[in-house]
Formats: sequence, structure tokens, C-alpha cells
Amino acid sequence: MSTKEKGVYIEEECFQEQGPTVIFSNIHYCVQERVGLLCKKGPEKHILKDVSGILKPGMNAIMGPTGSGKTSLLDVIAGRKDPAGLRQGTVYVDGRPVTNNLRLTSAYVVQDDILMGTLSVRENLLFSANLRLDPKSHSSADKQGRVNTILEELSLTDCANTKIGTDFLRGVSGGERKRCSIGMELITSPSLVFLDEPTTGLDAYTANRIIALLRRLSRNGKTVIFSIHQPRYSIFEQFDQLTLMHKGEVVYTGEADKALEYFSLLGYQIKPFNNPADFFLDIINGEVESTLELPATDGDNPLVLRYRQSPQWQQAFEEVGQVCRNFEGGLQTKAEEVDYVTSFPYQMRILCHRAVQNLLRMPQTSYAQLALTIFFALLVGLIYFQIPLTLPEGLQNRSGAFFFLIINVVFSNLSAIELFIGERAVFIHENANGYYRTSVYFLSKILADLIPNRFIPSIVFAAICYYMMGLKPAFVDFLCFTLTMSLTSIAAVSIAFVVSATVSSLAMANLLVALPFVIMMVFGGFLVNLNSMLSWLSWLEWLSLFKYGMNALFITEMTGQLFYVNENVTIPGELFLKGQNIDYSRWGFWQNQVALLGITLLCMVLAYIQLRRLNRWK
Ligand SMILES: Nc1ncnc2c1ncn2[C@@H]1O[C@H](COP(=O)(O)OP(=O)(O)OP(=O)(O)O)[C@@H](O)[C@H]1O
Repeated sequence: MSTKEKGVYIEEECFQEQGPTVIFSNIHYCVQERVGLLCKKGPEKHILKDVSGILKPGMNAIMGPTGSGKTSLLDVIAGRKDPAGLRQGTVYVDGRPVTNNLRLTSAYVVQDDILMGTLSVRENLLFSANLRLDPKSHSSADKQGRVNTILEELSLTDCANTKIGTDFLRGVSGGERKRCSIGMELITSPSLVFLDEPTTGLDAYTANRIIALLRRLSRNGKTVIFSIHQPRYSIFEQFDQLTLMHKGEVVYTGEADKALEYFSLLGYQIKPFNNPADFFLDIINGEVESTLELPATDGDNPLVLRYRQSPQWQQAFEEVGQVCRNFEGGLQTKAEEVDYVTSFPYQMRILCHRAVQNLLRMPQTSYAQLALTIFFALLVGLIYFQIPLTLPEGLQNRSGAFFFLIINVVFSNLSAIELFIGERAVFIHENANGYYRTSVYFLSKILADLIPNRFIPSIVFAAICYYMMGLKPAFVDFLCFTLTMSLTSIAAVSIAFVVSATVSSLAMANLLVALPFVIMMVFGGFLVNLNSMLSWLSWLEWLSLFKYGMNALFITEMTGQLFYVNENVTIPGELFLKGQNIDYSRWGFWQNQVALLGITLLCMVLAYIQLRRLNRWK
């Protein structure tokens, strides 16, 4: 397919649906600032002050100096800002108030490019296409075709197979990242696109190409809304609608090519060869003086006051008012419930595939986990090599070995705290943009971590050290030993998952996981005799992984085992279990496994709840 044909394809095939008209009415948005060490609530900061406007299909630019509220307005319109801060006002999309559905039906390109660093540009685009295009109406070939078209349109063909890059891996350039994140949103042919400063950090040529692509979309009836800082003239002249902001207020909204005329009526004359975009920012920043005598405004912004007296504002006010009245007067149409275009199992397949790709491309964690496991298994095997059945060493060494094993199994899982912290920004961004359900992400991450990083190392560990230590030779006993090690490991991991889904800092997560592990170790019943000391805290032993893991290992090894005091005197292992108050019946063994499984399930549910509760608002 030639470039021209592909251009036609992107216009005719990809972007068919007409874009909506977006109206925002009397938006007043505040944030509560936090002060001091204890994060006490500070004064409210008014970020958007009573702003209204209409954004129609076409190129809608929101411009203003830094800190003027462009991104905040874009976020409020796109439904990305915390509704708690909205003091008044409503956003209507095609006459209906915005709901959570908007994130599934629109596209939003964030300012900081949030991409999966281990995947290539092409893989990232395909990931978006796979999850956000209905597989019933889009074949794999169609999705590949769209990816190729976007790659070409955004000049990404040369770096299509280059990885985006991580902290350890140098990847594509900043401009290429930006274009890739734009491509990930445009690939779904959205009818409503939000972009937060899409040209920031790009060279003039690439910025022009992106704006040209957005303009082509808008010419096909799409609604493109973006914030932009200081565009050059060739970019400015592509705008249809312009909203100018200053300190959270609108100083102009209307047709972009009428803005110069509007300001000249206010006495602001542009010098020859000056860029209108620069000129408007100069007016807002007070760098250009009006030739007219503007009336005193009592501290209010004169530009805002003049705008509110202008015919542009009058026209916008009437249109906005009409939509509000229609809605309040009962003309409202019922908002349709929008669901994900892909099913749960389909999303699961795509996410598991990415999680495995990630794991293989960032093997440090999994390889290190396996290498450490083998090292510790050999170490334990050598230290406790072929433990004799003679007393006292037979008993002492077994107790020591089991304690060491459980400590190792529990603490080696500290690495699991990275699971939800490392990819937090990616998850929040993708989830907010309607890529997948939270449950799918949770399950795919858990599966991709548990099987290669926890189950397999536990089995390898048990297989190496069990026979080296010379424990009971029956295969069933080996299986019981391996089961105990695996369940203890998974219970420890699930505690790490809860913390990982709750806090965003690795240092804090380390502390919050290590602390309960140490408490569980102390109250496991082997280091402190809870009956004689700290009896009021003895209930903690029921929460201890160490207790359940150690008990199960002891039951497996001691039952049916005979220890030799000398050649003539033997003592059954059960005597030791009785002395330790360990129930060594069949149920006694299984109740430890059930307890470990119970802790695991409880923590997994808590981790999932925490993940759902993550603050997705900007
Ligand atoms: N969550 C928040 N907490 C405190 N202040 C905030 C918050 N969000 C926005 N602000 C403040 O609101 C004002 C507007 O911010 P916003 O990011 O919308 O501006 P902007 O015009 O997009 O700026 P820039 O061009 O620098 O991105 C700024 O002063 C900013 O510090």
C-alpha cells in the first residue's frame, strides 16, 4: 500500500464516526492543599473559576501561560479529575452529562508518556489495538494494518521494532515515545480525542506532522480537544476553536481566526510578523498594553470582565444555557451503558502474554530468584547434610533446618512488593483509558508472578535440599514437604501483594512487609515460649505463617520416625510433637495447609480491593 493510499485508508476506514459537541458549564474546581508533616488540610486552591464553553467537532485548542489551568480544564472535561473537587458545573457530551463511560468511548493522550518500556513501539500499538478494537469486527490482519498505518503516519516506521526503554535499557527518543503514546490512542479511531500538550518536546517538523494528522481527523468530523503551550504560526493556523485561559479563568473562547479581531477591538494591536499565539500570551501576561482606556475592575482581571461583556460570550452563554435547560427540562436522552469491547478471557490472554514478555525481557528478578533459590537450597543441603537419627543432634538439626527453611521461603519473597509498584503508572493510565478490567490485570500479574517466581523456585528448592538433608525417603513425604514450602511461600507473597497494591514507595513497602514477617517469626512459637512470656500477645501465633509452615514440616518428618538415644533405646518422633503441642493427626497436618491457604486467599482479596481503590484521578 502506498503512503497516499494509507492516508486515504486512515481517513476513510479508521475514522468514520462523527465527533460529539462538548459543553462545559460554570465549572468551578478546587483542590485541597496539604500542609505540614501530618498532611493537615490547607486552604482550598481555586484552579478553575466558573468557566464555560463549547467545543465542537474540529480542532479545539486550549491555550494559556503555564499554570493557567489548561490541563485542569482538559481533565475536568475528560472526566479525569477527582469529582470531589468539582464545586459546581457540568460537562455535557452531545447534550448528556459526562459519565464514567467517557473513558471507554474517548481517547486521552497524557502529557507524560506512559508506556510499557520492555515492549517495542509496534508491540505497544498492537497491544492497544488488541484490547480496544472489537475482535468480532476487526481481524488480526486489520489490526496489523492499522498499526502499520499509524507507524507510517507518525513517522515511527524506522523505530517500530525498537523497545520503548526502561531504567536499565536505553530505548527510543523522547519524541518517538510521545508519538507512540499518541498512536496508541489514535489506533482506535476515536471520535473524541483529548491531548495534553501533544507537541511539547517535539521538533518543529514532527509537531507539524502530528497537528496535521489531528487536523485530518477533525476534517472527518472528529472532535479534537488539546491543550497547547506556545504553538508556532503554522500550527496555530490549523486551530478552529480557541480557548484562552488565565489563572483559571477564560479570557476568550470562540473561533480561532476571530481572536485577533476580538483583541484589536479591546485595543490590542498585533505588530507585523508577530505570531498571534505569542501575541495572545503577551496580552494575558500583561506584556502588551491596550491603546484603549479599560474601565477599572476592582482587582478583577479586566480581560475576563471584557470577555463576559462580549458577543462571543453572549453567544456561548446562550448555547450552553440551551443545553442545560434541555437537560433539566426533561429532554435528556438516557445515557447508554458502555462496556469493554473485549471479553474477560480475551483481555486475560493479551495481558498474560504481555506479562510473560515482560518477564522474559526483564529476567533479572526471575533469574535472581531462581539463582538464589538454588544457592540457598545447596547451602541448607550442605549444612544439614544427611541429618542422623541419633539424639540429640537428630532433633536439634531438624528443628534448625526447618526454621532456616521457613525463614528463607518467607523472606525470599520480599521481591514480590515490586509487583504492583513498578507498573503503577502504566496500570492507572491504561485502566483509566479503558484498556482492561482491574480484575484481569490483577489476575494476569498474579499468575505471571506466582508460577515462574514462586511455585517453580519452591519446587526446585525442595527437590534439591530434601534428599540432601536425608529426610524421610518416601515420595509422599517429599510431596507433603514441597506442598508446605509452596503454600508458605505463596502466603508470604500474598502479604507482599497487599502492601504492593497499597503503597507507592518501595522503601515504605519493604518496611511494611518485613515488619509483619519479623512479628510472625517471633510469635511463631519457636523463638519465644508464649505461655511463659507475652501471654497476652499469644493470639498472634494464629496469624503466623512460621507456625503453620513449621508445624506441617515437623508433622511430615516426625510421624513414624524413630530416634536413637543409644543402640537399644529409641524414641518415636510423635513424642517430640506431643511435647510441642502439635496435633499430628491427618487433619492436624491439613489444618496447617488450610490456614496457609486461608491467609493467602484473604490477602489476595485485600490486594485486589486495594488495587481497585487506587486513586485514578489526576
Ligand atoms: N492537585 C493539585 N494540587 C495543587 N495544585 C494543583 C493541583 N492540580 C493543579 N494545581 C494547580 O493549578 C494550577 C493550574 O494547573 P494546570 O496543570 O492545569 O496548569 P497548566 O496551564 O496546564 O500548566 P502547564 O502549562 O505548566 O502544564 C497550577 O497552579 C497548579 O499548580
